[in-house]
Amino acid sequence: MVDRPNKPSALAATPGLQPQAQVTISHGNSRVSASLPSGESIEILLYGATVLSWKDASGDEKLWLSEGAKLDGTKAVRGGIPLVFPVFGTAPDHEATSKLPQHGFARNSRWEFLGKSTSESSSNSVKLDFGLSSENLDEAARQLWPYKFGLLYSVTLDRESLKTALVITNEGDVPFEFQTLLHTYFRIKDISSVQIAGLEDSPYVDKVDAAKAKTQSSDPVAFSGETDRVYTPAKGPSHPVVISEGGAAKFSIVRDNLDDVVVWNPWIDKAAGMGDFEPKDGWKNMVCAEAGAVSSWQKLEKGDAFEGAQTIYLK
Ligand SMILES: O=P(O)(O)OC[C@H]1O[C@@H](O)[C@H](O)[C@@H](O)[C@@H]1O
Repeated sequence: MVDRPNKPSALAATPGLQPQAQVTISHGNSRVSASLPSGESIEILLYGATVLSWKDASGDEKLWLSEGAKLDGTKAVRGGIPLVFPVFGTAPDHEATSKLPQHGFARNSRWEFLGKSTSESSSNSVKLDFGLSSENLDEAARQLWPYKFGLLYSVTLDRESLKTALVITNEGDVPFEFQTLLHTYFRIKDISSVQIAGLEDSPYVDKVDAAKAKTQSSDPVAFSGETDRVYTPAKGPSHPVVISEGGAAKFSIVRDNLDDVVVWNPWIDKAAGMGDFEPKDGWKNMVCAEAGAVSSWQKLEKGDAFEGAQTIYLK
């Protein structure tokens, strides 16, 4: 082969043309992934619009995903970021949602991929949009919760952060009430050296102690057993909730219009009882810090919309 001394330089180096984020649809149209030119990446399963993976430029995974998670649409995903809507847990006393399964139907429904957008000024960011509306639900789910709604879920990957934002619209003629939550499973090395700051002096409901109302001390949250608490942080959504390990901050979560933070680790026995939780000692390597609006009900009048978001910064 003849070597050309003046061969054209690669397109990526052409002035004015920055390399762009790559978006790929795979697994028989069931997953969408995106990667930045610098190497960061995310992967989303259309079932539940569940973020399965978030990696930094070196390929280091930030989310915990159970090795036993069902990714075939037969069960909500155990790990990543499942989306809770329109009920947190179950609500036997809230008539409109009392028949719904635990954490509602959004995490068990197939969403549509609506497309990507990139910021013109930067190749360092990509936003993927997903949609779910009453029309997408199967008949059984529509019977259980007969309201007309639209959900728009946007997942934005930057070099140093991941933002997940949900817009909920009432597209029907009658008001409805809902709860919602971004159920993020963070990957950590050892739960015994993890602390969560930003919840100091805040009221919480302790779900492992008869749902008693308690107040966090002025110390960060540390873990020595099953933990399942619904905090309403005293300093409000814009004050960061920081997950640190061995004294070093790893993740900082800033919320927008989501007043609550659920902190969950199942520990030994609960993990053993979950068929899709693998490996069984995986509870050591995960902690859920879940931004949401769950301690009360949000009411949406006809035509109104609610927007809530979290941005997770790598530290
Ligand atoms: O097993 P699921 O339905 O995914 O729920 C997991 C956990 O989700 C948390 O948000 C709840 O506070 C816990 O009570 C619950 O156990």
